[in-house]
Amino acid sequence: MKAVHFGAGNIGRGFVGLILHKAGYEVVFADVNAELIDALASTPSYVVTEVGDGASVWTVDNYRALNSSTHEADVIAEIASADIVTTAVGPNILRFVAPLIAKAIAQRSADLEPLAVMACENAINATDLLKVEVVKALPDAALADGAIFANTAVDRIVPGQDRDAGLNVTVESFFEWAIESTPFGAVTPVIPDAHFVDDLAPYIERKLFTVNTGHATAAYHGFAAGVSSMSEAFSTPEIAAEVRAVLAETKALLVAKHDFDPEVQQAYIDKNMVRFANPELSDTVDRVGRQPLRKLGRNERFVGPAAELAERGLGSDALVRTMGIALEFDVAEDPQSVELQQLLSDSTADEFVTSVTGLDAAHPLYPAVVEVVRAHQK
Ligand SMILES: NC(=O)c1ccc[n+]([C@@H]2O[C@H](COP(=O)([O-])OP(=O)(O)OC[C@H]3O[C@@H](n4cnc5c(N)ncnc54)[C@H](O)[C@@H]3O)[C@@H](O)[C@H]2O)c1
Ligand SMILES: O=P(O)(O)OC[C@@H](O)[C@@H](O)[C@H](O)[C@H](O)CO
Repeated sequence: MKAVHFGAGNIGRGFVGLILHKAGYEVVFADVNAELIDALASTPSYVVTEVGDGASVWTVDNYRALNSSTHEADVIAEIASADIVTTAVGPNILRFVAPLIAKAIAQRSADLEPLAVMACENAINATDLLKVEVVKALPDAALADGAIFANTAVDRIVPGQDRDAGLNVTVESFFEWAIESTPFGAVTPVIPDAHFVDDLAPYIERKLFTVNTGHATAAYHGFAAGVSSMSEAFSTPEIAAEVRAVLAETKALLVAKHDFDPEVQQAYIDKNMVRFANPELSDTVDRVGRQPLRKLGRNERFVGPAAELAERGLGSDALVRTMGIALEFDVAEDPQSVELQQLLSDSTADEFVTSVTGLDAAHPLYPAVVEVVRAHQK
């Protein structure tokens, strides 16, 4: 069995690559980072060290690595004969990998089983976004039948790694990979560590609007308070209180929308508060807050749940307050943070809200977000 995985970064090596390796796949990593790909290509194995309850140490081998920028044709040929293609490149990058997947689907022998395509990104229905781009790049849309596109929800905190760690990755011991089963029919891909579910929406929304909403809340409040590590942010009582406040709001939505048992959702929140504060994971507010314009997007971790709460007449004060605090995120190395600061000073509050959050002026959440943006403009 062979899997081609785009994005040999933190989650690529420390989660998707590891799980596919454990499932018995030969993994071909494809990435545009030449230094990373050269290191992988010249190294027979790397080590994933888990920290936390039930931690293990895993050695990943039986992989190859290709530079998808300089060796595009090789990557396409690998995908054409693979069983699975996965991505962990970031939602905004999917459109750049899609043409390679499209060319591979067009080249694929009709004798082969359809290619399983799964985007492993923190976004609602990321595989659907990828599919749109793949179909756009196909010479004939009917060729899309040569692939099965399935959305997934991936959960494991993999912080940035020490430079001297090389290819080795330290990760939390917890992980969850939920994959929608419906597109596959009766025969799902062999991935024992993943679980296949009929309806992914409750899983991805619970994950994104609890884990990622809570995480980003701590990052933005932490940044504003001058804190740099995530464990310090979570051990600061005022910041932990802000996280609990946003998660109480997203809980109200998840319970109302997906009929979750409130006690079960509260237990999920409490478990995540412990995960977040894990002092063995050296994670930073800069990583967790990265790409703030993406995180303030319409279907993302703040505006997504806050908009639905407003539509239901439910409160979202803590989410809106955190959107305001997110506007203070100013990290010179993060291009989106630089753009955010520029937009804030160049735009009116209405222009900013319309372009960044995608909220319509008639939406019930719109006035509160405009007000918080205005309050944060210098
Ligand atoms: N790190 C986590 O804790 C975590 C957990 C769950 C999901 N995710 C999601 O996984 C994705 C990747 O996150 P990460 O933390 O691993 O980031 P990362 O920056 O460590 O890795 C991303 C990799 O993608 C590569 N890349 C960029 N453009 C590419 C292209 N055109 N073709 C091929 N490769 C390309 C980069 O060189 C990099 O190696 C994001 O969507 C993130 O939200 C991350
Ligand atoms: O990857 P992002 O930028 O969408 O979000 C940053 C973190 O919240 C995220 O990477 C988490 O560590 C991860 O989603 C945990 O499963």
